Amino acid sequence: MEVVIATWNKLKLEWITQGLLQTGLPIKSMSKQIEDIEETESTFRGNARLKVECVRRVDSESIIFGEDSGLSVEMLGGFPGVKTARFLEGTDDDRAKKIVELLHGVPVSKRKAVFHSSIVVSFPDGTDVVCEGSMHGWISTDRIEGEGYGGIFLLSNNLVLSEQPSKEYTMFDHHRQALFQANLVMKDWLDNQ
Ligand SMILES: O=c1[nH]c(=O)c2ncn([C@@H]3O[C@H](COP(=O)(O)OP(=O)(O)OP(=O)(O)O)[C@@H](O)[C@H]3O)c2[nH]1
Repeated sequence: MEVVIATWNKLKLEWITQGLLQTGLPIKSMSKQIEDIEETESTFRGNARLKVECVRRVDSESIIFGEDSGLSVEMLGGFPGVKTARFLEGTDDDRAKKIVELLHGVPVSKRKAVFHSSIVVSFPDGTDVVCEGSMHGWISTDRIEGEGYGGIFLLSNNLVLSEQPSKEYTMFDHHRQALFQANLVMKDWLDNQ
């Protein structure tokens, strides 16, 4: 049994691979025939499912992982949400800068935001499970240049993600929670084979 990760994002492939090492299963990225998958759904889990379905069409044997994540800002009605990676042309740094501009003049107490991660794990018997995690914080008034969303997302120790003492902290909670559940779900499924 192999695990295929439905992403072209190298960083995502890396953290999911790391998080699944304990399964002992071989982990690969998706086949070269699959082009970039358009994220047309309005929810993280919907988009994660789209990624999985795209790979399932060409692979009926593997366990397939699809993940979608993003940042939702309360004051902006949940924006950018599923559009976090692409609501404006450019880099995550450009988009993070835009978010700070949109919140100009709003006090920190009203700048609540949440990172969300949804993983869909699809098994070759046709079943699938959604695993999710979230990390709450605030959008800072200043920005650390070059750090993307990590340079504007303030945690309760008053440091943004990119300033956290442990580097591991930067891509952590929401992803880690979702992966933790995914590991449990996979273990259950494999134990029942
Ligand atoms: O600095 C950050 N720290 C984090 O902890 C974090 N969690 C999510 N994100 C951002 O959310 C979007 C995901 O987009 P996304 O899931 O659509 O991925 P993607 O389009 O790159 O890959 P794919 O899986 O679709 O191929 C991207 O802009 C990520 O940078 C984070 N940024």
